[in-house]
Amino acid sequence: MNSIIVKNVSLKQKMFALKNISFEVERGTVVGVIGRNGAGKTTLLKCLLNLYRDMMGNIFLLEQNVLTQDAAIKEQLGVVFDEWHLPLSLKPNDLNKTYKLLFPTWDEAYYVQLLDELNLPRDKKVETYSRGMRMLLQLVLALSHHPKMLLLDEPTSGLDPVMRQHVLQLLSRYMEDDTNTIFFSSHITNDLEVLADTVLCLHNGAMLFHENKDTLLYEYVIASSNTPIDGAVAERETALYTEYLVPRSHLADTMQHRAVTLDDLLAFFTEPIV
Ligand SMILES: Nc1ncnc2c1ncn2[C@@H]1O[C@H](COP(=O)(O)OP(=O)(O)OP(=O)(O)O)[C@@H](O)[C@H]1O
Repeated sequence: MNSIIVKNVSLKQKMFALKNISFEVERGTVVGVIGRNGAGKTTLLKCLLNLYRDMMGNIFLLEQNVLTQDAAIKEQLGVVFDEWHLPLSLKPNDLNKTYKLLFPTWDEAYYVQLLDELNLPRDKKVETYSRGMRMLLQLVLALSHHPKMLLLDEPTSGLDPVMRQHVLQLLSRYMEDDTNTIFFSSHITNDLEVLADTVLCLHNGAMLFHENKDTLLYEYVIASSNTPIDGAVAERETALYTEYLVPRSHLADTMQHRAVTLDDLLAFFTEPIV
């Protein structure tokens, strides 16, 4: 069953456009969204949240149309933006009272447990929190009403490596319920390599691919050579030699090669071919 269906979504803004995006995400999976700065990751996430009046196309979340069932969907979503959007004068204790009114499924005990687990003080104003702590607080708020889907815009940015591990563990724990879904954009592709089942790549507002992560990382290798390689799908210059993105099926026994990473794929597919 699909928990996200995006059909022919386009959006025209003054300086930017999302171009005819279509993809589907199976319930119980994590989709990692990659793309260079300005590729449209946040814009696509805002489309899922039905934040643009002039969006063309159709989006279904949890089998409901975002255009007509906005409120019902939002009760089942947990969202983390890349910046803190609420008043900085609030304390987690104040947010508890507000969220209790907003979400019938708000779980105060779980909220307090997560705050304590992540060492987030409950009675301090958010303005005293660091950027990383604000990100963690957003995630705790997103998780504490037990949503069926998380939409996360760079949730690990600004976190130290230990905190990032905590967040990845929290997200893994959330995915133990195989009816949950995560849509997760990140520049820290290592996090996506750990967590994502599928990878969606955006470039200049268009979708380049949405593929199973393991297939992607298996399907290609990086070979280095001073002479062109038959079957290579892309190439880039390094200081010493040329690197080629080669389908594993075209790999010769004698070819020097290494495993591909999501960073490699992003660079190969979004840099102009030399
Ligand atoms: N508030 C805004 N007003 C005008 N243009 C905007 C605004 N926010 C984003 N844009 C433009 O929309 C385009 C897509 O931005 P978006 O934030 O979706 O990209 P992104 O992939 O999330 O980027 P990043 O990785 O840098 O966060 C960019 O070219 C940006 O210039």
